[in-house]
Amino acid sequence: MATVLIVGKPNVGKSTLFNKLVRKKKAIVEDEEGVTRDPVQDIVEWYGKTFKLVDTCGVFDNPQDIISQKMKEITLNMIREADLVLFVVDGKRGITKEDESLADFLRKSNVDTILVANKAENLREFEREVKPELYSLGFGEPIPVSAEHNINLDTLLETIIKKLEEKGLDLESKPEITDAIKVAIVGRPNVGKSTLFNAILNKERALVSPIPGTTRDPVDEEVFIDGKKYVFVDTAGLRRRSRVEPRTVEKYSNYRVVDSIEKADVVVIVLDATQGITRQDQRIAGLVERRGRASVVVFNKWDLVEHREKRYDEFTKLFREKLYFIDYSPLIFTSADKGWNVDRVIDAINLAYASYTTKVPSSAINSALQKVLAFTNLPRGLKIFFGLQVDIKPPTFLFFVNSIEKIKNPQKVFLRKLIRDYVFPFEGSPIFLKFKRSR
Ligand SMILES: Nc1nc2c(ncn2[C@@H]2O[C@H](COP(=O)(O)OP(=O)(O)OP(=O)(O)O)[C@@H](O)[C@H]2O)c(=O)[nH]1
Ligand SMILES: Nc1nc2c(ncn2[C@@H]2O[C@H](COP(=O)(O)OP(=O)(O)OP(=O)(O)O)[C@@H](O)[C@H]2O)c(=O)[nH]1
Repeated sequence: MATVLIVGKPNVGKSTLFNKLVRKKKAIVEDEEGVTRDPVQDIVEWYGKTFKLVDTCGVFDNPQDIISQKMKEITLNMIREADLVLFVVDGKRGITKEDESLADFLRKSNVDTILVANKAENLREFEREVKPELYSLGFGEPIPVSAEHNINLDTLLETIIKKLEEKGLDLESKPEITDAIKVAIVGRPNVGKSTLFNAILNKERALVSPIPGTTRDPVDEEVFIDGKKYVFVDTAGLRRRSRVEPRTVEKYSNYRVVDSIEKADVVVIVLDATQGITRQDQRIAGLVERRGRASVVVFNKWDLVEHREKRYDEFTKLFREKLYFIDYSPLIFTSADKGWNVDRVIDAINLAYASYTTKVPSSAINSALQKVLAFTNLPRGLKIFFGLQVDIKPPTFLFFVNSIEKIKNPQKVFLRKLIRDYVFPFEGSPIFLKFKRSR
């Protein structure tokens, strides 16, 4: 989807403009259940054309910051992901040094830019007082608007769409509205969680922004990878690693791990390949399974394993034995340190999340049920009539049976396998089962 980025110094009315443009559509998303609206990124629809609008939410607040290398990377990444920039200036007060340095920055990054003069509700005054000096920014004719008073926003939208179409972008496609994928990275001390987290962030296309309000020591962080949004939860501990400081015992407490798991959709369970799978690893994996979260299992420090080329099977077997209760998880061998297979971890997170949110039709479950029951011996007297998926996150199935007491663990194992083998594999996701008595 075409992406338009709003850029401007503080207080020129970026958020107001963002909200007004986004609110122009409504219908397509608003009545969709479970769609959480995002304050910094949303879809704009205008007469059947759609594009994604992204607010920079304070990234450019402090011009001083743009100079710092880290901020430069972030802003450049954001700009690289954008097809068009709306450069917003104050149409009432005119331009300042800050606008000039932003203009400079935008020009150097070679991004297509529309100059928007906001707060121009008094159009005459704007034309006379402010407009002439705006040409010096080097973006040609400014478009005067008033976000607050809804003036000229249609013209702005038409100009945006015209520019995007001139670039050959397809604006007809329906937006995919996806929530951020919430990811937790967990594991015993020293297995390489922080190193893995940093390796993910170091991907060329990763763009990090702290969740507003937690700038100092971000607990959760938003990361865009290939335009997709992830929230890594509880990253403060992972961040702190880079400084050399003794960690407190508290950090490893049960509470902390449970808390991160609870906040996540997908949990990346990191193991130290040089140490196999310990009781503590099993305990953590058990928590993930019981809380019904999707999971990805990572054997890290693969670079330290001797004769590793010949040992994939051995480690896979170990995983299936010791973590059998989450054996649906994708298994990845990484060296976070050397950056091996970090891409695969990201792919696996995507896969697990897709499974976690998949809903299959009842017809598929019941034809599988019929097929398999034809050659299965259920415990005496047990009848399974019908099944349907009643929820996602995790996928939850309800089966109507004649006797709930007769459903024991083997029957649950049987039904889960039936679903995975005959309906949908749900790779990376647990499957929850519910039963109801029926005649
Ligand atoms: N007169 C006038 N005021 C406006 C207009 N649009 C926004 N404002 C006001 O300008 C102020 C700043 O608006 P915001 O939308 O918060 O500006 P921003 O650029 O997002 O600011 P930061 O979040 O600080 O970067 C608010 O008091 C708005 O009410 C407009 O079209 N005309
Ligand atoms: N050789 C090798 N070393 C690694 C790898 N990943 C991490 N390490 C090293 O292992 C040590 C621990 O890594 P961290 O990333 O701090 O581990 P952690 O799980 O975040 O540790 P805690 O914060 O104590 O929970 C560091 O010295 C890393 O450099 C890897 O893939 N290969």
